[in-house]
Amino acid sequence: MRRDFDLSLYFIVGPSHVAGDPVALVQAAVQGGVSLIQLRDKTSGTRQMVDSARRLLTVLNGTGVKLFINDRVDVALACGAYGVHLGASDMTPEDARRIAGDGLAIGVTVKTVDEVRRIDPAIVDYASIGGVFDTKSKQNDSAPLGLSGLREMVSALDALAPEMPRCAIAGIDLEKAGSVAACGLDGVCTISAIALAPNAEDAARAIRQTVDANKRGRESAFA
Ligand SMILES: Cc1ncc(COP(=O)(O)OP(=O)(O)O)c(N)n1
Ligand SMILES: Cc1nc(C(=O)O)sc1CCOP(=O)(O)O
Ligand SMILES: [Mg+2]
Repeated sequence: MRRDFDLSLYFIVGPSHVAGDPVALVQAAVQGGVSLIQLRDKTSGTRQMVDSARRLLTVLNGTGVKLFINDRVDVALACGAYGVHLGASDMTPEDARRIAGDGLAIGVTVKTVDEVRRIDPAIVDYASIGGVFDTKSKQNDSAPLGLSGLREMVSALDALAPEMPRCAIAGIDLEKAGSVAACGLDGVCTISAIALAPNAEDAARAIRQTVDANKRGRESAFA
């Protein structure tokens, strides 16, 4: 298992979300408290994607913030990313593990309780529960889970693998981040709440503070 990563504030970047070079944005976001980065690129060629990932790794060097690559096991391995993120239409986690061995952490999207129950905790390193709310960053075909649906998914995950790191995604902004994290998560994932903010560093700092005050494992801090 490769689980030396921090889901507290997971920020996704890519050409569909950020106009131009994401390096300055990523630096500001990390300065503000982003703990994990994902490169999500549905449009570039493979070589361009590997180059972009390598640039992000250079920026992240020495920060402790790890890089995941969306969809592409080959790109993640080629650039030396920490992990890969896989959804229902991507390579299965089992196939990704066969290819990558222990060389990649594997994160998955889960949208239903059945999908949660099908996770193999010996293969998967984190679960991302989505889509919690409406999002403008991607077309989501399923209805939003809302907080009650999110809680059901977290309960299913707790029954399967209580130690499994978990975050949630879709429409999570500063206003919602605290109540989302308080559903029993290790963190939240966002695009627009940071990428479209007037000041990415300030936005990341504010979201990180509210996540840290509400996320799983914080209960004992107030006991
Ligand atoms: C952290 C995180 N959670 C969910 C997703 C969505 O992945 P997927 O369902 O494969 O959809 P695409 O992002 O590939 O369109 C994600 N990328 N990251
Ligand atoms: C990449 C992605 N996956 C989702 C899912 O529900 O699976 S929602 C999403 C985009 C999230 O962007 P924002 O924070 O701007 O809503
Ligand atoms: Mg995918």
